[in-house]
Amino acid sequence: MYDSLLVDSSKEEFEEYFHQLTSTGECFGLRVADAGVDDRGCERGKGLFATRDFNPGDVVLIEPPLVAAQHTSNKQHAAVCSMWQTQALEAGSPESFSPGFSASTTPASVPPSEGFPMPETVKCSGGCGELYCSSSCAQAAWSAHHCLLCDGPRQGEDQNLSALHEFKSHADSTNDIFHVAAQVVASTALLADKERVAVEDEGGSGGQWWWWELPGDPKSDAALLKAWTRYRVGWKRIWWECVALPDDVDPEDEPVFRGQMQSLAQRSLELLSAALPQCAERYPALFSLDVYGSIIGLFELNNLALVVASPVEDYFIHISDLPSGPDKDAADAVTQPLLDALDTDYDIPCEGTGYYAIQACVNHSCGPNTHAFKRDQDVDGRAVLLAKTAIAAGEEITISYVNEEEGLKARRAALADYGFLCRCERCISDDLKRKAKQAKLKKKSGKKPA
Ligand SMILES: C[S@@+](CC[C@H](N)C(=O)[O-])C[C@H]1O[C@@H](n2cnc3c(N)ncnc32)[C@H](O)[C@@H]1O
Repeated sequence: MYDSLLVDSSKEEFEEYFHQLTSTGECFGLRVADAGVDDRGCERGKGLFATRDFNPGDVVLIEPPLVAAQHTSNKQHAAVCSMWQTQALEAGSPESFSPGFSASTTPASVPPSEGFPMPETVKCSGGCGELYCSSSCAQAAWSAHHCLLCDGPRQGEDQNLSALHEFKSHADSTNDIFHVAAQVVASTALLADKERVAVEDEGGSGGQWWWWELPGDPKSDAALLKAWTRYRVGWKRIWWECVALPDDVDPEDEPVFRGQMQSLAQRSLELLSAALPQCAERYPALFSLDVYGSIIGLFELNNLALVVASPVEDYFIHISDLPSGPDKDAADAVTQPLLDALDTDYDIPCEGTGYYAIQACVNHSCGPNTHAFKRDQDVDGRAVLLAKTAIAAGEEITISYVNEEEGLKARRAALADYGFLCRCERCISDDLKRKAKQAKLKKKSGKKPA
């Protein structure tokens, strides 16, 4: 069964899946289709295409993530910084804030902050301490995957709490991509349960389905396959096989390097399986090492960095943009010492990573026609693609996976992890220039050009 989870989707399957997504999302004028081959005949997989014209600056795509997580290091840093930032704003005086700040300190209000209420954070109802930007966000995460991954006192019956703690601290100390991989596993298991109940209901059983007595039975397999569609249609390879060998690893040590990655994933999966024993029993294929490796590989090849600006920064920018005059002077007198004390921590954004189904279909170009860019109003975790140039109906939508400012060599090195050689117009032209330069140098030195 686990082989079926590793098979790439057929053209019909991905077209049907993405047709539904692109016709119900916030954007229109998009289609996912086969992107054909490059000038050397190499397959480019699927791609995103415009079905209408876009002007420069238009929003081409706005899409919520299927799964996403804040980086562990940023979570810890941002937690401290946001506490300091909030203390600074509440206390209005740099002397009065410190990690030991007490609520009894009399807060003096900062001017004029009425237009900048701090976003209300909502705590996970399971009591694990996870914070969300709204109750709808908390509820959505709970029903999608967090009801299985919450390690607070109010977790459900499906978890082994100590193994869950161990899984989380292993991910924190090794690679926080395992947190997102766990979201994929948990959400797929929950979706498969729903599919299974729906099938049973259609059969007239009234939902009387005792799945825990039927590990890996054909109905569970069929439900799992259906639930897996959203990840089967994603471009993926097994993590320890697809990652490019880093420059500092001797090619002779490649098998050891890949073996270490595999062992790391295996340990993470063992902990996750122990943490969710009933799911692992019900859907053994979902908990197989190659499937887990392909989930992590999916992230390597498709993930989008997620940055949500600090609302505290907006406040400081607002003060700095006030027109000159007594109001601005009074505000600056309060905020400048706070800014000095916060130093570079004043604008720490929330940073993480997310997987977006449609955005993940966008192929790379070193001269792309869109870029991922959040406008002032985009203050949540959705991906936003804006048109950089005019895009005509029928044209392929592209973004740059790497820093476009770099030269050909650096761009190629950065793209190595994605496993393809870019043959966009710019790369072809840069490559011709490079070859002409090499030939000139060889001619000068008397050698025949290669
Ligand atoms: C984020 S996915 C893009 C969608 C992908 N083509 C698919 O079939 O789902 C990234 C992968 O697409 C392929 N790809 C992206 N841009 C490409 C390009 N310019 N030329 C060839 N392959 C490309 C590479 O295999 C890369 O690892």
